[in-house]
Amino acid sequence: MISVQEAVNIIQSNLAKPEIIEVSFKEAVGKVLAEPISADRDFPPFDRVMMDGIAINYDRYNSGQSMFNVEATQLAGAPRLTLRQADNCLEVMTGAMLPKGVDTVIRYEDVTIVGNKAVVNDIEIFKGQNIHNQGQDIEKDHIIIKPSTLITPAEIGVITTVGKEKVKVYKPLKFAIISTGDELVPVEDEPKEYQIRQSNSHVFKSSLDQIGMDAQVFHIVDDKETLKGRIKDILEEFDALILSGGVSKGKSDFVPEVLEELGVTKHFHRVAQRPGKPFWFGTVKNKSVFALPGNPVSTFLCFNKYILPWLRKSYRLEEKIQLAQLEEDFSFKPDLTYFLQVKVNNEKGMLKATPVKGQGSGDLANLVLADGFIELPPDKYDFKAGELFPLIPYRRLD
Ligand SMILES: Nc1nc2c(c(=O)[nH]1)N[C@H]1C(S)=C(S)[C@@H](COP(=O)(O)OP(=O)(O)OC[C@H]3O[C@@H](n4cnc5c(N)ncnc54)[C@H](O)[C@@H]3O)O[C@H]1N2
Ligand code: MOO
Ligand SMILES: [Mg+2]
Repeated sequence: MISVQEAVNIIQSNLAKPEIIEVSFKEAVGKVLAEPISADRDFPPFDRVMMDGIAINYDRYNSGQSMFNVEATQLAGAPRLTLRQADNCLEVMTGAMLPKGVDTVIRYEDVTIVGNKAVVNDIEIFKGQNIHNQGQDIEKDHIIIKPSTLITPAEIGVITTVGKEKVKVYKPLKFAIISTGDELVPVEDEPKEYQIRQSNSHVFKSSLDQIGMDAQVFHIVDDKETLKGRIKDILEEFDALILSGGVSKGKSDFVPEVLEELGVTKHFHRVAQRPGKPFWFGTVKNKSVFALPGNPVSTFLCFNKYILPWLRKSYRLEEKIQLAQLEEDFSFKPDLTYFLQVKVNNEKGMLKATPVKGQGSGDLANLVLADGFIELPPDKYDFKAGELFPLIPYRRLD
């Protein structure tokens, strides 16, 4: 049996290598950028008027002039005008180019316009006010978004502004999600008394959908030959496999032997942890095969602790480790890493973790009461309120 850290290291030394593809910016949200995005021109591309009002020559104002004749109007989306006479002004609109010959914009609220004449109210005016200067935000050719950034709507703003109709992204991996077990029936069925509805696959599928992966769900009964035949075909077609169930010591737990017979190299079976001890991991032709223990909490923990970080690392995304402070004393005797379910409260930036005791790894209802797991190391029995531990959150913590 290996430690949690050894399991993490083994999994992360077998990263997936997603291909680079080009997609329309319309399909890019949720994908990971595979090229730098740089400014095709200055940001902003011209001296941009920031307020609707008038534009003047500040020196005139400074030398005592407060009334200006309006020469013309500079609209947004129109070519740049030039002030003909230095003691006149132009009306200017937000988003327009600052006309030539003017250097200061005064809001309509701060002037009184009667007919063709604008009089500046008795307020303080600063040279260059209300102008967003060309290149002030970012200069042409400067890299604005680095590769390996997760594309969110904020990145779409930049991608479209610089005219990238198509962007290079890492292709989503094709996951096969395989549940095993004769006791499992589809969600829409009424289970007999010895059956339950299948849930693990839907948990994986919805998690993977959320992060833009391509996932297909399969169910296979507890028959060794059937398992072998179906998994053989699935291995051909998919980039990564996540199985649940059938990895422990039961009479129908065929998954590890079937995988090995199909040529999947076993890297480990069993990790010194609770829940999720019977976790099995192997690879074949650079495809990772995660065979997770069937109990819903074990499966959920393994997915969040091992698979999501492996995926983020495969996509070269940064991994942030968060620590949470235990709110109550807690004891766990066995010599295993214990993943304790916790409710997390953010108190002025400090994450406080209160244990949510459930009925063990079959108690999936308890998952909805908690926000994550904290990782309690195996070398201690007693964990004290106030101590900090790594947090594996599965919800957004606001
Ligand atoms: N003699 C031993 N028995 C068990 C051990 C052990 O060390 N020695 N380990 C226990 C631990 S820990 C776990 S976890 C489970 C793991 O079992 P399997 O991976 O073999 O999973 P199954 O036997 O197929 O199912 C376990 C449990 O989970 C339910 N399940 C399975 N798949 C799903 C699914 N897709 N959706 C919802 N629920 C699912 C299944 O009905 C079982 O109740 O083994 C212990 N036994
Ligand atoms: O992994 Mo098992 O979940 O400890 O029941
Ligand atoms: Mg079993």
